Amino acid sequence: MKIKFKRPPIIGIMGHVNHGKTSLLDYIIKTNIVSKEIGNITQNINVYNIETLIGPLTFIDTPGHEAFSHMRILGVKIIDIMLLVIAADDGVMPQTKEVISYILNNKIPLIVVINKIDKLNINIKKIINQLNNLGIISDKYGGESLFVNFSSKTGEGYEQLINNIKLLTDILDIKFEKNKNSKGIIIESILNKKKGPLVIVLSKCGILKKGNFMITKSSYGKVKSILNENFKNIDFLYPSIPGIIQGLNILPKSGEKFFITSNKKKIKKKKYFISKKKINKNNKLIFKKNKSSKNYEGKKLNLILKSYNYGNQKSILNILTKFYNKYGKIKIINYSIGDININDIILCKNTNSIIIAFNLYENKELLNFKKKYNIKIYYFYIIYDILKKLKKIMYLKKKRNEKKIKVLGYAEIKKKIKKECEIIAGCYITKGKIKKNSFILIKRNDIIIWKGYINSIKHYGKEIKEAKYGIECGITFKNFNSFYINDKLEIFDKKENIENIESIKNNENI
Ligand SMILES: Nc1nc2c(ncn2[C@@H]2O[C@H](COP(=O)(O)OP(=O)(O)OP(=O)(O)O)[C@@H](O)[C@H]2O)c(=O)[nH]1
Repeated sequence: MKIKFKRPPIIGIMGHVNHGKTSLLDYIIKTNIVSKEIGNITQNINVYNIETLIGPLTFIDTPGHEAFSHMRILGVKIIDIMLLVIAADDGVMPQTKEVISYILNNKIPLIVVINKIDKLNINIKKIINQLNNLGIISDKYGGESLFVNFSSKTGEGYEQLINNIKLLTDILDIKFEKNKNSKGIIIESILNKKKGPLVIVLSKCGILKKGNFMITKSSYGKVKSILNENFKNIDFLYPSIPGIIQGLNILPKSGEKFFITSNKKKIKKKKYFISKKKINKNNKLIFKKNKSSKNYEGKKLNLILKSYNYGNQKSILNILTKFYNKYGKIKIINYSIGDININDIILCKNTNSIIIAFNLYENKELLNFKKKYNIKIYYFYIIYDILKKLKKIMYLKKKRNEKKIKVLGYAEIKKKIKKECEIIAGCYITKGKIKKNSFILIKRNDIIIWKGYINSIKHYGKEIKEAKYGIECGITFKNFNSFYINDKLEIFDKKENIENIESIKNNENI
């Protein structure tokens, strides 16, 4: 006889943006004397296992913005019960409808939580009618869905909500068999510098054990270690409890299913197919040699995205691919998971890109390279801050292009000559020309080290008004002589350009 054991129900909280999903979860957390600390990792991926009066419950909180639909779809794959949160003062909205389609298509047991009932001017009946029209009918009217009126501000309706969760858990008989192999989904995947691919998993059946052989759609490996939600090493992971697994060969995508097998044939077959496939993009360091992109000077902004985990990456890509404004478009040159590395810097340099790093710490080891190549790296922790920054960068870039600053010529310092009380730069004009009233930028390793006017141009000791391409001449600068051999000169023509040149410098330091 198969012996079954209880496991906590996995409860998804979904709904339209700002309808109060997180507030509802916060209320449940603060109301329950949580017998154990809530792990950091679960907070990061928004999976919480909470001890409540009716026993342990596992919640998955998903963002409500349209860009996060992949996270909602991922949640749908694993949840036992759905809490559909609808704000009483807003009613059924686009993402409410999206969630309803998942519920109906997947026949997910549902509790509708009409939230914010403490607010004035609300019309609950209207929401019930809207839901009726979409096929969500209350059990009171012969349907299958439970309804709760709730306020995370006052706590009204909380008891009924908990009772409804208990009712559904009992009806659904949420259990698992100990002796079956573990099976579930990858909730999140992270590339760790030292440990390699790490995945956060959640299962509904079997017990996952250290040493098990795990297979996902795109990866495989022996489970080397299991960490619980408080980052403590454990030997077994029970169903409905999130855990972190180390041991997969490459980084799978979040949402991929995993299963455990000891069948040698299956393992061999999987290894064969994966080795035939192209290696996962997220693990591959792309190094495009000398491929320079002209788009930067045009209307497109070249961008390299580095994210902490797959979920972050997918959300940002979703938003960026739709991002367009009057200042131009974004071209995503490459995207990958994990810290910024030297290949990212080289790719950035070769493609004239900027790097957007999300939920990552600054890699101090790369500071020298960053400086050397004059790379722009922007760190973010809130997705919408990325858009704000990109808008600003693109606006300034457009302004810079509009100003059409004309470069008169280029020169290179070949010698440093000391003569009486003067220090003269022995220069070779590599392109265009230099004039007596020219404005100069001196660059070292692509970084502007000085800007200003020249004092004099001399050719064989004689002062001249201008020097053209191919000429060697001696130049002195106004109040500056700390130049080095190999420093480069960018030469500009008119006085009125100074303001524009200043704006180039400022933009370079956005
Ligand atoms: N008056 C009132 N305000 C509420 C209630 N629940 C949430 N709010 C407010 O509604 C706003 C949105 O709440 P969140 O819990 O962040 O909403 P969310 O659905 O998690 O939002 P996303 O994660 O961005 O989709 C916040 O300002 C909350 O304080 C409620 O029951 N009553």
